[in-house]
Amino acid sequence: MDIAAPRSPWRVQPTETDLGHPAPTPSPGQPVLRCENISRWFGGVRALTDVSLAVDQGEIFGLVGPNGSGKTTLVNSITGFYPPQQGSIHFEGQKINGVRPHRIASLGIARTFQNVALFKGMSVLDNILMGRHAFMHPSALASLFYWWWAEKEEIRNRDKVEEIIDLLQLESVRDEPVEVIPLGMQKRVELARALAAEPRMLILDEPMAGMNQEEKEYIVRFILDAKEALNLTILIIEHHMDVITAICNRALVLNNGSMIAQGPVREAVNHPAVIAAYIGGVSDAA
Ligand SMILES: Nc1ncnc2c1ncn2[C@@H]1O[C@H](COP(=O)(O)OP(=O)(O)OP(=O)(O)O)[C@@H](O)[C@H]1O
Repeated sequence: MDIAAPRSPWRVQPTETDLGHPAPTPSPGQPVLRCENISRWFGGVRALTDVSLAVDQGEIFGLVGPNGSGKTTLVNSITGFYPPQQGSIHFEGQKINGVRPHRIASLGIARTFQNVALFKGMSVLDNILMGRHAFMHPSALASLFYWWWAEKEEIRNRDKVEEIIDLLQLESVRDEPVEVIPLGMQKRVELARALAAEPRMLILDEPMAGMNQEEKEYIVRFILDAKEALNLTILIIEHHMDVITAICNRALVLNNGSMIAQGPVREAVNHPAVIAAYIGGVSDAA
């Protein structure tokens, strides 16, 4: 056994069988995520039709559209929850269609959910530690023989979580049960849990839903700080158009599961087809 570089039984390694060898990390400006002609339907409901996008390394890419236009379905396709029936998805050059969600997470894609999905009854700290689950898979036998390694891993997990708590300024609520803290903070804990997985790509599904103006400004600041500090590429679904135009480089607009505009963010959201789609629909421009 190589003592200098022991094989950790807890770290999930991408296998070569279905995913090929780990691809080199793309340089800035190169696509990290590429979706080509994605279609997904649920019975007779066509949620996505021929949707394509490419998210470049280091950019913030906005995904917008009226309610029911297919945004969450697209994110669920990328993250493996609802694999597309047609089309292909590549992350860092590797095809990830049909790969299960936990494997996709271990490849470097983390997400937050539209509705707060935290573990009630657990503290803020423990909820964030859950984000480290991909790094903690001890079997009983492995624990017995690798206890010293487990201890090292435990320290590393805790250190990483402390770093994230510091970055997102959650120190004051770290020991609180997560359900007693305000919604804005709960959303921040969700972001922290996603960051604890050390992703290279972060997918945020309406991170500002239900927030007041002050909370919105806070979370935007934290997202931008995290992106800088952790060198992230971000795909964000958001109904607040002021946020989308302020922080995104480019955007894709969906309507009824189809693409109606894509490009530099201001061009995309001001496209006549987008304005037409929003009339009488989403009015949350604040
Ligand atoms: N699990 C499912 N079963 C059946 N239909 C679904 C399912 N998930 C999504 N849909 C349908 O697919 C379409 C797209 O829904 P989706 O949630 O992706 O839209 P959205 O743009 O994220 O909407 P919102 O902004 O309201 O979250 C809708 O017609 C929705 O009812």
